[in-house]
Amino acid sequence: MSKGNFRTPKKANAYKDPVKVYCRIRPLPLGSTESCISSVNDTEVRLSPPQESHAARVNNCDETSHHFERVFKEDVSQKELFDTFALPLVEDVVRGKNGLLFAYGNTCSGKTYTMTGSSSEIGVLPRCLDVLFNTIKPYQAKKCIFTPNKLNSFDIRTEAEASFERQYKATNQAQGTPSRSKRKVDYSKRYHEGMTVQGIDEDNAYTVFVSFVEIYNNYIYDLLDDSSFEIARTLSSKALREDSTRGMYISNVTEVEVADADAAYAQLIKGQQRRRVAYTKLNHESSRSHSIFNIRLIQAPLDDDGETVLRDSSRIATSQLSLVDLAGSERTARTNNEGVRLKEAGNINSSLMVLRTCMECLRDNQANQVKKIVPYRDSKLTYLFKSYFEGEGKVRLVICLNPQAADYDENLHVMKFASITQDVTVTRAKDININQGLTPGRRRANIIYKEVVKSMRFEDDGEHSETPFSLGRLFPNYLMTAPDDKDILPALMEFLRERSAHRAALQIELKHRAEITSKDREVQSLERKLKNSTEKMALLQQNLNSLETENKTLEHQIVAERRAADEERRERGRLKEAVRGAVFQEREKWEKECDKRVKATQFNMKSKLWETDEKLRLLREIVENTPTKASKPSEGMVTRPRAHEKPEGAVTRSRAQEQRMSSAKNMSDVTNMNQETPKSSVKSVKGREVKKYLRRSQPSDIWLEHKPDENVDEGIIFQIDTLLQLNLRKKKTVETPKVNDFAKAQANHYVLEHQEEDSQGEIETQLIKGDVFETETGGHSVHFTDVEVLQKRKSIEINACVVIRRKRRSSEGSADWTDVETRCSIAIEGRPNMSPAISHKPLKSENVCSESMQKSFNKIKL
Ligand SMILES: Nc1ncnc2c1ncn2[C@@H]1O[C@H](COP(=O)(O)OP(=O)(O)OP(=O)(O)O)[C@@H](O)[C@H]1O
Repeated sequence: MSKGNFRTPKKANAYKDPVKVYCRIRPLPLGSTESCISSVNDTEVRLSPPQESHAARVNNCDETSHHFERVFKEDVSQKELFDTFALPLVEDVVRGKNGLLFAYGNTCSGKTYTMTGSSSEIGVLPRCLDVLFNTIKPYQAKKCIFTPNKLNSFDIRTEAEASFERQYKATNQAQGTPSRSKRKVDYSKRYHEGMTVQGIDEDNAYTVFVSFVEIYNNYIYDLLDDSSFEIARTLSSKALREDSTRGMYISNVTEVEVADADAAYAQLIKGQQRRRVAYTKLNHESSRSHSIFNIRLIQAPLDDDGETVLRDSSRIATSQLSLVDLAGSERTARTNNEGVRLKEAGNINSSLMVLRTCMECLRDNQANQVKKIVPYRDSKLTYLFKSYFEGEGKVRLVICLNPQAADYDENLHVMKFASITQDVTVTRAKDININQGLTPGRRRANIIYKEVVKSMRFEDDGEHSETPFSLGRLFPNYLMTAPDDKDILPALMEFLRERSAHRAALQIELKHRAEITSKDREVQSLERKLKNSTEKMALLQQNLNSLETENKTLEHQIVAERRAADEERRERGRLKEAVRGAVFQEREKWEKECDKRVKATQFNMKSKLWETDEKLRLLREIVENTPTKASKPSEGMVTRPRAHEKPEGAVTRSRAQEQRMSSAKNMSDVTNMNQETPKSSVKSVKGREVKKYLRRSQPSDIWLEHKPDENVDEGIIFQIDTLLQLNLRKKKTVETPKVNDFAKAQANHYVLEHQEEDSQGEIETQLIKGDVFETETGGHSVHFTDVEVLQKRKSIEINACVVIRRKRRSSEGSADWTDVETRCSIAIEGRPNMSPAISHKPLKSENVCSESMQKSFNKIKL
């Protein structure tokens, strides 16, 4: 973004200058004799109302005095005018500040004459251009370096881009149809202002762009747009926009880069020719529009070498001088305009009225410190001026007065407008500094350097030659009078020979220089390569150093990680060893425990077997009625385990068993046995076995039948009676023998009914019989004498279940209830059926014991 556009002032520390208003009185037009204006001094004019004026007739006005910054009389020259109020504006533009100069007055009051003038008496505008170009000429940038970016600012092209653009424009210009405006006009014959202004920054490069527009019927038209005027021939109005610095600008307006004052002047003339001018009663070349000629000076600092423009768009400074020729206010009563002219006049007057209103509003705001809205937008003219009145810069107004008496009333209005405007203030622009940080005097240093280099080249060429490669001294001025002139011909031949030799020497020299140049180039290229290689080496070395550092760091990391890994491995080993030790200890412990338990189990089993054997021996004694000696163990019989063989944990059980055994042998309280006739539903069971039994049974025998409860569990039919069919003559049946049952029944025999189901589901019924004896202490003891095994029956076939009702004495605890002895002592018989709800699964060891016992019983029977 370029600097120097319409910057918004900081109100706190901003200085303000009033709008300076100048007054120019034109000479009386031809045919007019009476003047209503007289200049009192350089700053005051007096207006005298003529008799016929409206003011005199209606308001009865007197003379009025009006003060200005400067009053220019009829005989003032264009130059004096320019020097007084326009030159300072040019100086400001060169220093990067904005300026506005506008001419205001009635029609035919000399506004256009003041601003533009004629070719002999050029106006303010061409003089501004002349002075500007005179000032910047030595510092002008090459064409096309700066380019508008359509956003009211500029960009910088490179030399190559600029060169390409120049060629492109030159080609287009050559191929295009020469337009009326492009026809060669010799502006060199016009008067040229030779002045320059001071204060230019020599270290900047400068370029001037000009644009020219008119505001006609409140529309903006581009007067330099060739495509509108000469190609399409349809004019399109332009829009007003606000840029980033809140400056107003005309969007897409044609901005022409001009190389010199004549080129700029040519654009002015071109625009003037396109401007709407018409004949009116008061002015045969009356401007029907407001015209605005913009001169934009672009400046940017040179680079460090002072040779080319620094490519930094932020350092571009743009300053603008707007020269405005307003259309003249006019009264229709005087002009007698009709139609288009009347409409034009209406628009002109209304826009001027808006301008006056804006000035009044601004003045009131500034005087009374209020913020009334200034109606800039009511007219394109005032909207465009907004940048100047709200921004920074200088505003100058030239009041043009036609002194003829007929213009008195209009002049009075103009005076009022001038009076209002000169009370308005505008913020003073600050100096720009776009060379900050750059060496001052770069351009001058570069010029001196170039001159020195040039002079050194000439010194190298030696004394013989005037120019680097001349053929020697100049051709002698021989004048031959005859073809065989003996004086001139030899001298000429000598000269030519000398010249030829010199040329040969020069050729050798040239060749030598070429060689030197090529060698120099080679050396330079080698030096460049060397420099590049050195830089690359330095870079590589740098990289190497950084890589080495990185490598060292990584090595350190690896060592640290290895250490950590070793430590972890050691720790894991330690843990492993600890776990292994713990496992080993645990295993040993469990092995010992298992051994102990196995031994205990074995001991228990041996004890059981011994008990069984012992019991069998007793039974055999009973059966055979021959007392046998306790114990020579036969084959397959178990010897009694010794106390020292007793393992830990087997003590309790073994003792309990022995106690039970003892209680079984010495049972003193056994009750009587009853016998009931069983209701047999299974005839095959009772048959032969019961008869055999009955044959052995004597009539005097009284039996105490010990059998478990019927219907121990619901749904189970207890049918032990039907199975046995004992048919005993006298019997008493008890479920659980009590102490006095034997005495009551006077039983001398005891029978225990027992049923057991084997793994094939067959039910085996056993009758364990014994004799009852009275003991000396008055009790009863039972000596078991026989175990009778009845035929096995399938439990399903007989459709009967034998339910075991376990009635243990509390003292028995968890004693092994499955052994026969125990059941005898606690009066249990039967064996559970298949029903899982009530089945009892004895320990494996118990099963083993039971089987072996069964074998023994079978043997006994046989
Ligand atoms: N100071 C002057 N000296 C000599 N001739 C002048 C002067 N001022 C104006 N004229 C002449 O008066 C005529 C009208 O002047 P000009 O066109 O400049 O008036 P204007 O104010 O621009 O009018 P409009 O507003 O209608 O365009 C021109 O022919 C011009 O040459």
